[in-house]
Amino acid sequence: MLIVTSVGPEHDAVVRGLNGDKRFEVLIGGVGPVSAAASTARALAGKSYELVICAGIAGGFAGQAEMGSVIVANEIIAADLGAQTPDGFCSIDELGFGSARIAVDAAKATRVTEALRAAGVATASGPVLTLSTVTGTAETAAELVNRIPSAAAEAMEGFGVATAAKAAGVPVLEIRTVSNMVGPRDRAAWRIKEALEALEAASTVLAEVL
Ligand SMILES: O=C(O)c1cccc(C(=O)CC[C@H]2O[C@@H](n3cnc4c(=O)[nH]cnc43)[C@H](O)[C@@H]2O)c1
Repeated sequence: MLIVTSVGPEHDAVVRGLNGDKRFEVLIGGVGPVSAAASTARALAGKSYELVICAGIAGGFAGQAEMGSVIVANEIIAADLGAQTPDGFCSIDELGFGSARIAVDAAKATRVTEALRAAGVATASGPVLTLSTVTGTAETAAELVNRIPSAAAEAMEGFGVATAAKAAGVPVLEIRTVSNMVGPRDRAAWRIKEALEALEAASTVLAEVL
């Protein structure tokens, strides 16, 4: 199994949580969907994997995700892939150029969610949005919620990792831990250390359940 993180601290947290389980390889794929897609595609071209997991920290949507909790994606959505129009955002699905949504391996996502909850870890399931730009205003957060009311979290890599996995015919999961709430930018309020600790704990459960 291949786990794709974006930066070193996420990689290190996942590796600590896996406790040396050799069934997993953990990659630093870079920040943003393009780097993540390229890194994942390169890894998948060199070796076959049974599952790809995008893992890292994320912003949580109020009412759907709590700080420090784990989000298991039930769908991966490229939320800024489309066109702005005078009538609002138009996704590539509506434009007729493909789809901004990629399905996860639903059975494995359910198994991981249930195992995390059984281990006492606060866990929610919902769509995880991929954006190239971190949301930093209440207006943008509200616009995203208006378009995708069940959105649980946003991050920057899931759709890139999932696109590469889909092209290689490999199932995908996205697992995130919440370091900040989506909304007005307040970097001082980000709880990265706590989110990385939650990522480590979630990775231990992953190794137990997969
Ligand atoms: O301080 C910033 O604004 C900032 C901009 C880009 C990247 C970061 C990171 O900390 C990189 C790690 C990783 O974090 C994910 N992440 C965490 N919270 C959010 C969010 O609210 N919206 C989108 N992405 C988020 C993302 O996947 C980065 O790769 C900090």
